[in-house]
Amino acid sequence: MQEKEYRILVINPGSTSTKIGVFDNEKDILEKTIRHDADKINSFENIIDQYEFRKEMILETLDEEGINISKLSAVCGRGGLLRPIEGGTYAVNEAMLEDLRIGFSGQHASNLGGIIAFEIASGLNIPSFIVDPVVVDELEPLARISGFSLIERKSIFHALNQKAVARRVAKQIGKRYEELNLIVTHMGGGITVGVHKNGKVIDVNNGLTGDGPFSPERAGTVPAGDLIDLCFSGEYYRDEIMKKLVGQGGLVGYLGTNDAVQVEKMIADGDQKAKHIYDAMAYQIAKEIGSASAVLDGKVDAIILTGGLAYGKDFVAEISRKINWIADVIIHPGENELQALAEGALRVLQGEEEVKMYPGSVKDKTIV
Ligand SMILES: Nc1ncnc2c1ncn2[C@@H]1O[C@H](COP(=O)(O)OP(=O)(O)O)[C@@H](O)[C@H]1O
Ligand SMILES: CCCC(=O)OP(=O)(O)O
Repeated sequence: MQEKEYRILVINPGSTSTKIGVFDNEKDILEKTIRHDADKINSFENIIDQYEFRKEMILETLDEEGINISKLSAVCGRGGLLRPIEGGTYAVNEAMLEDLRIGFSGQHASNLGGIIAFEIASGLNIPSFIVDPVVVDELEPLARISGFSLIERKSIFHALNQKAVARRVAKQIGKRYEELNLIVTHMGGGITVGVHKNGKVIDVNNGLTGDGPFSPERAGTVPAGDLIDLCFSGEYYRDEIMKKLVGQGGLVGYLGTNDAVQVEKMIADGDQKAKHIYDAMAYQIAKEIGSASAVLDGKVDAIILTGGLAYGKDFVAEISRKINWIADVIIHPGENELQALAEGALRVLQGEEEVKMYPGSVKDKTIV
């Protein structure tokens, strides 16, 4: 019997771009990256205010590409800053929408993934899902200790791509993901370095407002005492400081752009400051990978470098030079997020996996 074909629209809002794809079962018939200028993105007060802008761009792009949305079977979005949950495919429900709208665990473009998926799907009377959201939490107890008893470390990272790329690499080297110790470094608008031990991400930097290397648009770890002094200097409102850390931090703060391609052009044109800052970003990433290798007692099967920045040959070479004594370095430029979203939705549509229901209710703040 012929397998039923599902046409799935997938939506991946990132901090510097919105990526969309249309899949007939596993086969991609469209993949498109819409890049957003840092000034445009920073002109919105809150993430939720970008809803119309991003949704319209998606619908316009689908129209231009000749995709008739009435033929879709499901819509799947990248999951955002919900409550910490296990990995898997979740149906978008009311509790999830409320948490995405308020940004239960913080503000990030991925909060729009589930919301836009739901809006498009409900107009067509088809289901909407999210897969492996950025709050997937598999941290070991030791990794949760921050050193400051009032604050616990959190797992906020590129869970979808880290897991998808780790699985792909495991296949390439002929092993199961669950058998390997991997360090997966996603380098996009945010940068996260995940310690994957036997199929679980047991430690990772919180790539949003937490810690780790600075990135195209985020500050990463900053000296805590100096930050507190700045917060109480009377010069800034809370939201201004937050924006300086996320959105206007990292490359944007130093060089005025979140676009690494532009930074590479500045360097090629002899801009010494751009070179210094770009080198510092590579240095901080290498340092984070070094500390991740200590979490695995040095027993690392491979280090994977992925995300948009992994297209930068000199950048990747500089990181690799510093860390290739630990283990083989595998470069996987870009990401597998669109494919991973489509496959997650498909597993549920084809009945291979049970859809998960998002727990929780915003009103009483309890998990049900
Ligand atoms: N060919 C390339 N060389 C170097 N950097 C690149 C290249 N293509 C994209 N990038 C950079 O990768 C970053 C975006 O990565 P991406 O994974 O797409 O981010 P996000 O999904 O967070 O928006 C940007 O700084 C972009 O300029
Ligand atoms: C919130 C962690 C995921 C992240 O940083 O994604 P982007 O790089 O797409 O902003």
